Amino acid sequence: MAIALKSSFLQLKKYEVNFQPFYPSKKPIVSFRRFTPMAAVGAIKSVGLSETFIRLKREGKVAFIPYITAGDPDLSTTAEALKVLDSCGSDIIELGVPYSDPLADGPVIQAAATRSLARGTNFDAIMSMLKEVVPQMSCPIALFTYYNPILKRGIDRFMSTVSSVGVHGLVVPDVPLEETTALRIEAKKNGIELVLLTTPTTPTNRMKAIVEASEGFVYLVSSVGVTGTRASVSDKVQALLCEIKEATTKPVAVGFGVSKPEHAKLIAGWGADGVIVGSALVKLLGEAKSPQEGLKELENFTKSLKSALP
Ligand SMILES: O=P(O)(O)OC[C@@H](O)[C@@H](O)c1c[nH]c2ccccc12
Repeated sequence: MAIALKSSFLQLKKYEVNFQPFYPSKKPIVSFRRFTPMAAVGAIKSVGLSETFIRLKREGKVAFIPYITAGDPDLSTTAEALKVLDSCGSDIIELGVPYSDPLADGPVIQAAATRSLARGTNFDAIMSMLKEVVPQMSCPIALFTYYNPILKRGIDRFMSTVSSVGVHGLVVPDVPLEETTALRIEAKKNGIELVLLTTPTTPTNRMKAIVEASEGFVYLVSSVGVTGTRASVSDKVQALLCEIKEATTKPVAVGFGVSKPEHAKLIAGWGADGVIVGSALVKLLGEAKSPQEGLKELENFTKSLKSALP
C-alpha cells in the first residue's frame, strides 16, 4: 500500500489545472491538471448521506465519519487524504473549509485552519480540488463550514457551487435553528443534505425541532465545549442517544472527543448509527514531518478506528 500510496501521491503532484482565482489580482494559489490515469477509470457515483445510512443499517454496520481540514498541510495532500480515507472504509467524509474565526473548534483544528489559510487556501481552490477528486471517490463528502462564508458568497450561489462539484452534505455548526429555513430551501433545491447539530445542553423541545429539520443524519455533539480529543467519552451520551432515538428514526452520529478505537466501539455499542472523528486525524496530518508520513499515519489510524466499529 505504501508504494501505491507513494506513486499515486507523486501522480497527484503533477495535477495542473489553471483556474481563475476568486480575487483576480492574486496569483493562482494551487493549480491542478489531470495527469493521473485514475480519471480514465471513469467516475464512481457516490450516493448521499441518507442512502449511505440505509445501506449500513441493512448491513448491520455503524458509519465511520472522519473530519479533515481542507488545505492542511496543502490541497494536494488533502486530495490524497480523501482517497486514503475512502479506501480505508470511511462511510462519509466531513471536509472542513478553513475559517479565520472557528469559534467551536479547539486548538488542533484552529491551528489547522490557520496553517491552511496561511498557505492561501480559499473556497474556489477547494472546489477545484473536489471537482477532480470526487469522481474518484466511493463515499459521499459533507462539506463543513461556518455560516459567514456562506452568507458572503450568497446562500443560493454557495449551494449550487458545492452541488456542482459532487458534494452531498453540509454541516454548519454556528447557524441557529431559526435561521436554517433559507439554508434548507436552497440545500433541498440543490440536492444537498443539511445536517443539524444537537448538544448535551439542548432543551428537549429544541432537540426535537432540530432532529425534525436535520437531513442526512443528526449530529449529536457528545460534550459541551469545543472540538478536541478527550481522554474518555461522557457516559451521558448513552442517555442522550436514547432520548434522540425516541424522537426520530433518522440516523444519529456522535462526534467530539473521539480519539481511540475503544471510544468508537463504546459509542457504537450505545446505539449510535455513526461515529465522527476529527481532531485526532487532523493532528496526524497537520503535524507530521512530511505529507507522506502524515498520509501513512492517517491510513493506519483510520484502519484501527474503522476496525473497532461493526
Ligand atoms: O475534533 P473532534 O473532537 O473529533 O470532533 C469532531 C469535529 O472535529 C468535527 O465534526 C468538527 C470540526 N469542527 C467542528 C465545529 C463544531 C462541531 C463539529 C466540528
